[in-house]
Formats: sequence, structure tokens, C-alpha cells
Amino acid sequence: MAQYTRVSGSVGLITLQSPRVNALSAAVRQGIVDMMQRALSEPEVKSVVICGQNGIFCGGADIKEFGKNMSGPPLIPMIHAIEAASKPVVAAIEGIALGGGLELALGCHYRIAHAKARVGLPEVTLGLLPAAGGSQRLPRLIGVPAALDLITTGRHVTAAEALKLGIVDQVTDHNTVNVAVKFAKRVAGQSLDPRRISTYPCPCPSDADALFEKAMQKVRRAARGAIAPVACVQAVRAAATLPYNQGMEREKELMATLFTSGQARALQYFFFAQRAVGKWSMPSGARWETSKPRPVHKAAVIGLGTMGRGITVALAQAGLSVVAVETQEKQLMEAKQAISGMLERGAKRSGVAPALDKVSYSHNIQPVADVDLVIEAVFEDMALKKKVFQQLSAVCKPGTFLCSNTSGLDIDHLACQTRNPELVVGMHFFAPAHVMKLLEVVYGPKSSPHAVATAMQLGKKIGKVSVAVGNCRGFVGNRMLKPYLEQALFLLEEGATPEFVDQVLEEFGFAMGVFRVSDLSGLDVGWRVRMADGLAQPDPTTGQPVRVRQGRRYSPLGDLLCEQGRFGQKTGRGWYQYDKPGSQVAKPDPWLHSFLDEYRTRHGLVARRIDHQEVLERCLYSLINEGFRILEDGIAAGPEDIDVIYVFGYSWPRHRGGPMFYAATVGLNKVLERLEHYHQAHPDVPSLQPCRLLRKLVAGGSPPIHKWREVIKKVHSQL
Ligand SMILES: CC/C=C\CC(=O)SCCNC(=O)CCNC(=O)[C@H](O)C(C)(C)COP(=O)(O)OP(=O)(O)OC[C@H]1O[C@@H](n2cnc3c(N)ncnc32)[C@H](O)[C@@H]1OP(=O)(O)O
Repeated sequence: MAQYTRVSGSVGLITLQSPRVNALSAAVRQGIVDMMQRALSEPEVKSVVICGQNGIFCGGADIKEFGKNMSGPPLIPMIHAIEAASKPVVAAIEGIALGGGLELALGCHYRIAHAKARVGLPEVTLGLLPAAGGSQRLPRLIGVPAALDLITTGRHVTAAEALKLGIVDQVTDHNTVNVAVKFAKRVAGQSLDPRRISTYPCPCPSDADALFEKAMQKVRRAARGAIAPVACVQAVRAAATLPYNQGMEREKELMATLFTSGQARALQYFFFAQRAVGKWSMPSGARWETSKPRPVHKAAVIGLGTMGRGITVALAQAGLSVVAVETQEKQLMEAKQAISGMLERGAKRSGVAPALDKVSYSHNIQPVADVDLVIEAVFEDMALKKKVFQQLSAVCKPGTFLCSNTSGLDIDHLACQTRNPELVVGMHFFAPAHVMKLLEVVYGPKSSPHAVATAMQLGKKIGKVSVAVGNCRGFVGNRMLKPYLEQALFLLEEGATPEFVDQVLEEFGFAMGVFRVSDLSGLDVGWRVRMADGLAQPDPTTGQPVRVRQGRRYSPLGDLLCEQGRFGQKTGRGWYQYDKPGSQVAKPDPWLHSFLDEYRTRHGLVARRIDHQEVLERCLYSLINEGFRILEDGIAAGPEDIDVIYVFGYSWPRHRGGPMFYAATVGLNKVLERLEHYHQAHPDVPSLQPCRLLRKLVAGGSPPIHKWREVIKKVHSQL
């Protein structure tokens, strides 16, 4: 709703009221329409100010209303009526003006922003375009190149940048509403014609065709199959080439296609999924609302390899004091240089001073005695990690949280090395740790809710999307990756090439296919794990065929490559060949193709033609099946947790919502039927056997994804 008050004698003040972000719900839109009519009808009122309650102007259209029957006055005529008003209307922008919120402000005659406010048109991130006139007004106001940038990326800009671009007329450090009221009084009675943006000609550069062509190529490359960025370019092109009314028609047409698209549904689901993961719960019943985080001012990082360096940078950039520990003097010096470089480059990018003085370096563990939280990031070796945890437990002050950046080892084994196992959790960062948004916070059976709350809070403070997950081999992300990788190898055995599998996965929307990613991360990483698990070599005592290990089908292809020293990009050879070690340009490798041919011959395998559908179904459905198992085991609390992990940690295309949302889109019965089909064809591959929860959901009529938690609860209560 909206509140109306008369201030300073002659100014009608309309305050949007809809917690938490004053979204333009039906009630708010009705309120604005009614209050505008009132302000225009009162003769004493000479000008109007629109603001939002609680220091927030407006977060845009109410996303919860999308997909429901729309009621209340529509946005476009409401904004047109404001622009056409006979009295000046001033937007007082505090906090944020996003999406429909900025479009509302663009309909006003003047915009005054607080210095800390941010504005933007993030509709593209929800699979939409700014279709309340935003795609037509913004280019008229700030020009085509700047509008294209803002609309196709959805990025938020600061008040200072908004002023520079010409989006707002004034920026203030003072009370924005008071400043806007004074401003409104001053402009009362002045002609409004020059202030109506829809009447402006669109400043169109002479090389418009080339500009739009370039913009289209750029968004297509970055979009990985998302349709909204393309529609955004088309809408801005309409602003540049058509009169306003025709441009609005084009905006409407483009929006109609997007609004009902599966991609918009997926992206809107993902918006709420991101928020849902913050509301974590543990099987013990502990929850985010009732578990208080402890303050963390000073932290330590143990082990300054690639991960430890990235974690140190992330902590220091967020303002924490960090003790960075590396026992080898030479490595410590190298790490110091690397961390300082990363901090300096990051500071240059964001225009702040580098946080070099936040980090102190040590080659022994003693200086961690007074820190609030430690993140261990030593080599992925259980014996080594156990030793570090024993030392930490002896050295740290009582109450220090001890966290491990393991990517899959048992948190409970580490907790058992300490005097206070309740203070131990996993904090699984993704490389590069100062860049990647995802953090898996892993609770073991003994982890206290305070420890989880503290790690989740710290994750938020350093800009991560943190997801609380249970303790199991590989946690959520890497556990699901295992069957996916396994299927990719089996497909090679059966006749596919790495290039073909990657092409299919990249067309689906992954930034990189599975083999290109493996080359990038290093094939030796998984090899060492398989060796430690006794998988990388056949056991001659069992008499089992070479392609069977521990009773199930196994592909030794990755091991064979590693035995040849082919570790991926870093050695210049892996699933692809590279010009030189460290190069990133992957080229098909004839050696690899002959190697695959020989391998198949040696094992009596006949290469067959494998199509797109089979690659996608076997790789993705086996991964999804593991996701259902994870839900069944209570390792993730809901499908949203898995989807957020996959989008932020594994480059799953966001416009497909995440693997569990994708399964719901495909249809659970289809996923089940195809898994059954493949499991019949490959009975020695247990990951293709549909899990109980998937069967239960299908038997229950495949309820929508937001109802899965109820079914999961029932499954758990029956255990
Ligand atoms: C014809 C179509 C016309 C216009 C199209 C649009 O306007 S589409 C909407 C465009 N707006 C956006 O995309 C903004 C989305 N919101 C955000 O980016 C952030 O929420 C925001 C506003 C920057 C605030 O971030 P913060 O971290 O402070 O809070 P949080 O994200 O947790 O949000 C608080 C609660 O508000 C809910 N919410 C936020 N925005 C909307 C919205 N536009 N509609 C409905 N609800 C919204 C959010 O879900 C949180 O709810 P909660 O229940 O507390 O989890």
C-alpha cells in the first residue's frame, strides 16, 4: 500500500509501504494510483514526492505475483499517468530503486538519490526485460551504449555512477526525503515538458547497426543459451529506431514471450532459492533463526597453497585480520608475494586501498592462539589434516572455531582430533576462493548450531553464498559430480570423443564441458584420490576384469592418462592438447583419439554412434539421481540447496534453475523412465539405478518442487 501525507504546506508525500523492499504489489500500485489522484486533486498541493518506507525506495515488481493472476492497476499506465501529471513529481531514492522501482522513478520528473543508494534494471536476471517502459526511457535518458550495458547485465550502479550517467539529477548525503521535498517546492510551477523522458529523442549513434550487432554477439556469447539478454538488446534497438509508442509495443511483444518462458520461471525460482539457503536447518532441528553466530574479528588460515591464498584474500578484503600460516619458509615468502599481488589487483579494480596490513604471516602455528576462527587449507590428506587439528586444538584459545577447507573428507574424523568437536565444521571453498561465490558449510554429527551459524555468517560477510550441508564423502557438489564424471568416461569407452561430450554439455549451457573442466583443474587431483581409495590399480587377487573395480563397472581411462603424465592444462596434455603447459586453448588431440581406439580394441569394445540425447541424459540424470539420494539421506535440506550449489559452484546454467529444478521441468516420470532404461542397459552401474525418493515422488504424482520437502520429511520419518 501507499501512505499519503501533506508536508511543508504544498508537497504531497507518497510513501510506498510493503515490507521488506516496498515491491510494487497490487496493493502498492493501487495505493500509488489513488494517492497520485489525491495529490493532483488537492489545490494546495503544488508538487509531489514519492519515497519508500524504512529507507528503501522500491525493489521493483513483486516477483511473488509473477505467474499468478494479475490484479490491481497495471504498472505501465500508472507510470505514464505520473509522467503526464500536471504537477512535478520527484522520486526520493533511498536504499534501492531496482527494476519496476527505477522504471517508476524514470516516470517521475526528477530523481534525487541518497549517496548510498543503488539503482538498476536487473530484470534480465529474472529472465525478463524492463517492460514498464524502462527499455524505452533509459536509452533516451542516458544514451544507447550505457543503457545496453545496464539492461543486458542487470548490474546495480551506485548513486555516484547514476549521477554521472544522468539517471539521477542530484545526490545527497542528507535526509533524502527532506532534500526532495525542498527540491519539489522549488520546481513547483515550472514547465514539465522538458522533464518527460518518453518525449525525448533517443540519442542514436551513427554506427547504430554495428553497435547493436556487436552488442548482440557479446550477449549471445555470455548468455550460454539464455534468451532474456537477447530480447533486451532487441528492446533497446527498438528505442533507438522507433518512435516511443511503437517502441513500447515492441517492448510488450518481447516481454510477452519472456514472461511465460521456462527460463523466466527457472530464474525466478532461483532468485528465491538463493534466499532460501540462508534459512538453513540441521536434521537435529537447529535452525538459522534460533542459532546465534559468534563474532569473528580475527581469523587464521593454515596452508598457503592456491586455496589458502584465495581464502586469505577473501577474509582480508572483508576487513578481517588474518594470520596466514605456512610452515615452509620458501612457500611462505611466495605466498606473501602472491597474496599481496591479489590484494593490490582487487583494490585497484574496486578503487579502494589494498588490505595488505590486514594479513600477518607466520611459519609456525603459535600466532593463531588468539584468533576467533581458523580455516585449515593444507593438502587434501587426512593424516596431515588430523595432525593440524590436533595442534590447533592444543594452541587455540577456548571457543575458537576450527574449520577445514576439505573438498570431501570426513569432518567428523577431524572433529574427533580436538577437545571441542562441537566447534568443528567444514568450510568448502571453490577455486579461486576469492572469486567463486559458493561456500559449502559442512556440519558433522558433533558440530554445534553456533559453529554452523558462525561459518554461515562469516561466509555472508566475505560475500559468499553459503549453503549448510551434512557430512558425507564429497558433501553435495562433489558427491553429485562423481556419477556425472563416471558417465562421461563410460561414453568415451562406448564410442564418444571428449570434444563431442563437451560440445553437448556446453550447448546445454555449462561454461565448460566435463573434459575441459578436468583439464583445467588437473587430472592428477582425482587420480590421487582414486589411488588413496585403492581404485586406480586393478586388484590382481580378485580376478576381476580390469574394467570392474570393487564389484562395479569402472573406467580406468583417467588413470591411464595420468600414468602418461597427462595432467591437463598444466602439462600441456590431457583430454585435449595445448600449445604449451599452462595454455588454456584446448585443441582436439589425434593421439587421444588413437589411444581411445586402441583402448576399445584391447577391451573388446565396439564404438557405436552416440547422440546428443544420450550424452545429456546419462550425464545429467545420473547426477540428478545422486541429488535425490542426497535429499533422501538428509545431506541437503531441500532441492534449493543443491541447485544453488550447482549454479554457483559448478557453472550449471542459471536459466535452467539448477539440476533439481531441471528434473522437475523435464518431468520426474521422464527422468525415472530414462534412468530405468539406462540402468537396464548398464546393470553394473549402480548410480543409474533410480533412487527411492525419486520413485516416491513419481508415485505421488510428481508434486511441484516447492512441495518436495514435505515428501522428504515423510521419507525421513519412515526411516
Ligand atoms: C512488468 C514487469 C515490471 C517490472 C519488472 C520487475 O521489477 S522485476 C523485479 C526487479 N527487481 C529485482 O530484481 C530486485 C530483486 N531483489 C533484490 O535484488 C534484493 O532482494 C534487494 C532488493 C537488493 C535486497 O537485498 P537484501 O539482501 O537486502 O535482502 P533480500 O534479498 O534477502 O530480500 C529481502 C526480502 O525481500 C524479498 N524480495 C526482494 N525483492 C523482491 C521483489 N522484487 N519482489 C518480492 N519479494 C522481494 C526477498 O525474497 C526477501 O524475502 P524473505 O521472505 O525475507 O526471504
